[in-house]
Amino acid sequence: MIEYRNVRVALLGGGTVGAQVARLLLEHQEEFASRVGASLELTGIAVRNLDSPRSADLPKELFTTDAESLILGADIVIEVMGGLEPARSYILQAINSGADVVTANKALLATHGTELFEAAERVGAQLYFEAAVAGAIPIIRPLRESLAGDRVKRIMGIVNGTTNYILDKMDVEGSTFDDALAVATELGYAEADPTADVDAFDAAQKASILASLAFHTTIPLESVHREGIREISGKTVELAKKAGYVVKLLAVCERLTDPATGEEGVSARVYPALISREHPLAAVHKANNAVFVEAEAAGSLMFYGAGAGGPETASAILGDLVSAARRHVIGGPGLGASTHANLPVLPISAITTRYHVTLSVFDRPGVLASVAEEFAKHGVSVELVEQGTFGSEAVSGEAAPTATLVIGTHAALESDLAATVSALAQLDAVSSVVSVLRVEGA
Ligand SMILES: NC(=O)C1=CN([C@@H]2O[C@H](COP(=O)(O)OP(=O)(O)OC[C@H]3O[C@@H](n4cnc5c(N)ncnc54)[C@H](O)[C@@H]3O)[C@@H](O)[C@H]2O)C=CC1
Ligand SMILES: N[C@@H](CC=O)C(=O)O
Ligand code: NA
Repeated sequence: MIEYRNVRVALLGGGTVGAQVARLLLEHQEEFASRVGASLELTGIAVRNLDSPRSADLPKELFTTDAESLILGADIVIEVMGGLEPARSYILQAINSGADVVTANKALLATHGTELFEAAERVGAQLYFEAAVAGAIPIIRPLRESLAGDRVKRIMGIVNGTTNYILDKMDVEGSTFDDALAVATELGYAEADPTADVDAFDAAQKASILASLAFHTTIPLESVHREGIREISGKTVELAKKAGYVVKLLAVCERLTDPATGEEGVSARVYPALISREHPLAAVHKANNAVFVEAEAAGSLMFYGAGAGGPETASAILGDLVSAARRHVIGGPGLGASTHANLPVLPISAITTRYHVTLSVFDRPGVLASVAEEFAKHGVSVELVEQGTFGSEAVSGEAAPTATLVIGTHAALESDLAATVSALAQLDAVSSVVSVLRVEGA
């Protein structure tokens, strides 16, 4: 048998992802050793509670609550604890003690990424984070390396497994939002606090990471426009289905021309949007993710697979671990990234897309004309008008008949659409603005 020298690996976190990283690392020790040219020795697993149940049968003696001592002796530190602190301090400690770091922590990277990357650069350490965006799907490495010679124009993706699971269950099975969220949590897809998923904080963190890498700039988390899926009712999903669409939480990152200045900028945003049922993203079911990348020379590329889950996310972590360990054995600069472009991040009002505006209107003559006039007045071109279900609403104590009107627009500037919607809400003929959804994908 070949004798390899050891690379010492400390694991911070033994939960959904950490337990699977440890299991796979121990199960495939020989294979890892031959791939790396050195044995990967798991020196310990730092956890908060030694007695918590685990999803894998792991040697008890590996567990510790003393993360700091574990980090001190490590060549590579894997951080799968989650949260900002103490994860940030532990990663800084690891970097400053000369270790390379592998992390799945998108919340931390989107919030303190600049500080961590600068610290790593100062000491020549590497920070790997393939698991932080779209779980098992290789997307960070393609952006950092494979597409480093191209110019990315646009990224559109489903990057949160929990919300895709919820919306898919509502669409396919007619499940309620709450039931679907409970199952997603049970399956280990959701964050410790599922608000992070439902209110799209998680997707916004991923959009910030993707856009920064794709456009070689820094996109602060605060400048990512964010709308979650709480407002998406069973009725909205059903209406979308009847009209040939599916509702998906999308992350869209693109290069744009600022309509105000004519200068180049970028936009990063996350919102529930309508996608045609013919579009490949409509076929992304359960907790799967998919990321479309449009690049100047490469054209359109699609990355698809499991976006969450213990073993799936562990796969991305272990890929990074092999890269880090090889660098440790052979040396070399590791993965590169550049953030020199310094592009302005444009507000949501600067984007151009299509829209579906659903109105509840009083069923009387002239309604259509007055609604159409507001769109025309604000320079928004209407593509289709559909009259939906009928109902009634109390007006001055009397029941007045109402109808649902769905207006689909051609591509329009968001600021024009917003002005149109404000004006529509003031019309006597309009009982209420039921929903405004963006339509993405050709
Ligand atoms: N679950 C998933 O499908 C995915 C998770 N991630 C990310 O991976 C990371 C871990 O996620 P999960 O495994 O789902 O979380 P989890 O909550 O199941 O596990 C967290 C682990 O870290 C330990 N821990 C937390 N704080 C600690 C502290 N102060 N000291 C010592 N140990 C501590 C806990 O004891 C537990 O073992 C998070 O950053 C998450 O965003 C990324 C992609 C997918
Ligand atoms: N909670 C996240 C886990 C992976 O990043 C998700 O649902 O996608
Ligand atoms: Na990934």
